[in-house]
Amino acid sequence: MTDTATVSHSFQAEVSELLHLMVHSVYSETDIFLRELISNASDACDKLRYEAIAKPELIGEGEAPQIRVIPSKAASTLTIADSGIGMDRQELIDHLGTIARSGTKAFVQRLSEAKDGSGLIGQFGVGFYSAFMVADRIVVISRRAGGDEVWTWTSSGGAGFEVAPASEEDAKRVTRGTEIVLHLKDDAKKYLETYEIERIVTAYSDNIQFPIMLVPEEGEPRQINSASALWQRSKSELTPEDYTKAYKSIAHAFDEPAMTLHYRAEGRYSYAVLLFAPSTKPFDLFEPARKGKVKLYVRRVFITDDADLLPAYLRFVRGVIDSEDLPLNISREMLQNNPQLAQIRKAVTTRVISELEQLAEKDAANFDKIWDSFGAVIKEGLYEDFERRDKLLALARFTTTSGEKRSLKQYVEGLKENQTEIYFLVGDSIERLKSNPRLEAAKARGVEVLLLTDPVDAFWTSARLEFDGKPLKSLSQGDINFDPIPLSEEQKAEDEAKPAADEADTIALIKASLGDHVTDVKVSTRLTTSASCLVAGSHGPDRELERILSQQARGARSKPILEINLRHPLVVAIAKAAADKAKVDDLSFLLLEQAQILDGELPEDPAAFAARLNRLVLQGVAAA
Ligand SMILES: Nc1ncnc2c1ncn2[C@@H]1O[C@H](COP(=O)(O)OP(=O)(O)OP(=O)(O)O)[C@@H](O)[C@H]1O
Repeated sequence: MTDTATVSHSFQAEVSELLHLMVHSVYSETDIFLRELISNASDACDKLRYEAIAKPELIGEGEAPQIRVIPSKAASTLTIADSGIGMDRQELIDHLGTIARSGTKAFVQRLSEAKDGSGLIGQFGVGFYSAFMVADRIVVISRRAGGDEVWTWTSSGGAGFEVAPASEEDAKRVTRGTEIVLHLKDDAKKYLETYEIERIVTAYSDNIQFPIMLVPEEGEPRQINSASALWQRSKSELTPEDYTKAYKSIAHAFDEPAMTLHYRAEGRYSYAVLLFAPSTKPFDLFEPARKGKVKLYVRRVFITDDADLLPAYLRFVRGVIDSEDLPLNISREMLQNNPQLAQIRKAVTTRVISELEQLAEKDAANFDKIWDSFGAVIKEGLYEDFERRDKLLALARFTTTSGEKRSLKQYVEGLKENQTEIYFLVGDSIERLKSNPRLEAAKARGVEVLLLTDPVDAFWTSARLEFDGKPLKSLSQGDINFDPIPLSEEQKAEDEAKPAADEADTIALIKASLGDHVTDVKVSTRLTTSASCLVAGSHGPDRELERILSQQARGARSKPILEINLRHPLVVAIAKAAADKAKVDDLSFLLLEQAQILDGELPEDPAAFAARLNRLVLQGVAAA
């Protein structure tokens, strides 16, 4: 039985907040609402076509899926109607009352802080709700394909919406799909002009595969998009503008693509590929699901955008892969284990990476845009994609002590005499890394060091990696020996001018004081100005990785090795105070504790540290 009452519903809190922002801020690009509604209509047609493969009666004798845009100056309404899949009552409530995507809260927050949110809206795809930028009342009438009931959803923004059975007249007219009726605000009446509608459709929605019919108040309906699958056309007939338009329409994007890859694979399997790398970062890049969005089509019928057509570390790539050979009725579940799809995935991944390599060589400006936005994601491939690790390492760009956007190829070209390893340091920020004492020996020799600050860096660097036969080595690990690399002349002179403490005696003193607070005490070849630093054993994990893991409570930390600088006055003072056990203890612990602080950690016993510091400072003041 059909429920005849009108029922009021509240929007999810984020939706209300979003609508409030839409209504009260002035976005410069209100045009996007039409693109969003047309793209939803197109998705609905795609879904119908897909469901109709198994149930042809869903389309039956009815009209082929299409989209109509109907302006009415008399009623001040603009209607976007589609003969797609439609929504039943529950779907209207669920889909047009919430935003299902994670990260919505953070997005709304950013939107409220942004001056012009339209770029953000595009990144997140608020979709349907963008219609409230131009309409103060929206009525949605929908019939789910194959369904008997027709429902109406109405809202004036604000806190909620109402759902009621459609009037008899509406139910008769809407035989399948959805009509979205926008009651336009006074300042949005321009969208009733047919030339405005055509302008927007040509700019943003020309690539929609279904016919978009403009139904003017007078005269015959006419199709206003080309409705061709652009990826099926040959490269030679397409201009860069065609590609940019296709990108914007396929990826719902506002930026320009930084890379476009269009080709057709023929052979065992045939398929067309049209992929883009965006030039800006989308909002949900670091969502835990790490889902890609490349769309799978089979002979021009959309199947799914959930087929993981590329590895997760390429999830920023957008576009379409259209297969000629897969069965149309392939279920989404079957896609998981389909060997043909696995082949396609492998071949396309290889192709995307070689395209990135070429871009890096030929068009550094665009490559840099991709690396700036997605480098941290691509680096996930360094530990996930063993097979392509070398290629990805070669693609990677780093901030180093010598400059920015440095490749390992450039690094290797600048190796110092006797340098056989590639050095890096992992940490939170470039500034902190630059003042890290572990850099001192490298600096003193002019050796370049990669400064790695992306969270993912601690992970990929934990594998044993090589580039061009040179192992990558963390400066926070134990077995670094800089001795064979000559010091710069100034550093040599400076070092020789300083007195050094006796090695064996000093180490014995400090070891006796620190006991099992450290696994060992060693003389450092990496320090020139600081007194001490902590390093991991040569086979232990990088200290930064250990820190991250212990924060996540995934294992206790191992005791570090303390490295000391024999030429530092504090170390010299320990040697001199050999007879005064209390003083040697204080100074030795201070060496350990200041190294911990330089690593961004707390001393093991902060109260003891403060007491020790006060004692030493007071002694110093008294002696002065
Ligand atoms: N014309 C329509 N026909 C059928 N379902 C629709 C239609 N418009 C919207 N929907 C449903 O409402 C949901 C929410 O739409 P909305 O535009 O807010 O987000 P979306 O389309 O899922 O996301 P995005 O805009 O980022 O692609 C859609 O996922 C779809 O299920």
